Amino acid sequence: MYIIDSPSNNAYFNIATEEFLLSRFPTEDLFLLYVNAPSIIVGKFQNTLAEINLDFVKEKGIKVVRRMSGGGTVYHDLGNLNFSFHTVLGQHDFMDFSIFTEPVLTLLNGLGVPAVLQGRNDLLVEGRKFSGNAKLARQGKMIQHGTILIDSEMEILADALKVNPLKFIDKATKSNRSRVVNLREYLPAGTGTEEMKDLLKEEIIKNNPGAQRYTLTEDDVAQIEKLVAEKYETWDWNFGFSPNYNYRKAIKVPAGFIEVHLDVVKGNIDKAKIFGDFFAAKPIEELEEKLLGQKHEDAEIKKILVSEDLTEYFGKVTLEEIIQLFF
Ligand SMILES: Nc1ncnc2c1ncn2[C@@H]1O[C@H](COP(=O)(O)OC(=O)CCCC[C@@H]2CCSS2)[C@@H](O)[C@H]1O
Repeated sequence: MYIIDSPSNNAYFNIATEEFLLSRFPTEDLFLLYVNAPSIIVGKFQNTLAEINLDFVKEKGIKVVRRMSGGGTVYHDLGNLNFSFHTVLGQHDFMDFSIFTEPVLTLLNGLGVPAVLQGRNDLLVEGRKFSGNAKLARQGKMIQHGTILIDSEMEILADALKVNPLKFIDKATKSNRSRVVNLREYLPAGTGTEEMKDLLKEEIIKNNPGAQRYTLTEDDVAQIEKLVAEKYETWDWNFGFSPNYNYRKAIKVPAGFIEVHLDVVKGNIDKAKIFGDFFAAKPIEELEEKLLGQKHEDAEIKKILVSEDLTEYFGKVTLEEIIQLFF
């Protein structure tokens, strides 16, 4: 078994590393550890826009990354440690999460933290969640990975994941929102993500006597960076890959009430309808037409809106108000 400590705090890089290790790396048994700078990691089958607070995320420069495993959306920052087990498929019951959460629980219990596995894939302490876990299988291999909240910014976590559930209608996987907790409240003073990383490595070495440390080579890093550029930092993967959805939102402006309905297919607007009791000098169908085939993405929608005299459609409105209508 190889133990790999990621050299990067970049979420695009670390999520790409998981795919690289699964698809292009010869060794099957691996234990990877990484810590990401502020980021939101969305499950493979989720509707990204429905899971994140877009305005807040943009304002704070939080990265949004879709991962390969299923499940819900989590927030990462430098106070959250991620661990990832890679192995061949078929050695364990794929539905059972407990095999790979066991070392974490043993370590924490040994430190006096009353942590337990609850349900299928959450680790809790006194009823509050500090670890979410997910899995994936591909090409005869599997990954099970999880988070460990140690000292994260809980207010930012909550704000970044705060959404209006009424805007989207879709069949995407929904997140299971829970009460969360930082382990800092329970750990001996001075135990941060770095210390926890070392303790976890020791625990893994104890259980796997042949385990060796492996440092990603320049060639590994180059391949990972290629995956980042081609996939993990693209809008097409992080947002456009979302299952098709219907979007609706209404706003009240001085000119009246405006409501938009969109059908979004593979990230692109397939149908657009705008209703309301506003005064329109120009038929609203002209604006609807211009939206068709465009990405449901802020820069793209903004480009269309700035090229129009919006007051001709809506009466007294601002560009900002109309942009708000679309997200
Ligand atoms: N970092 C972190 N750790 C634990 N729980 C979290 C975290 N961030 C948010 N949450 C809570 O979990 C729910 C979502 O729970 P839900 O069960 O829907 O999703 C998960 O747990 C997915 C875990 C994915 C783990 C991967 C491992 C490496 S890359 S990401 C969210 O609404 C919050 O209430």
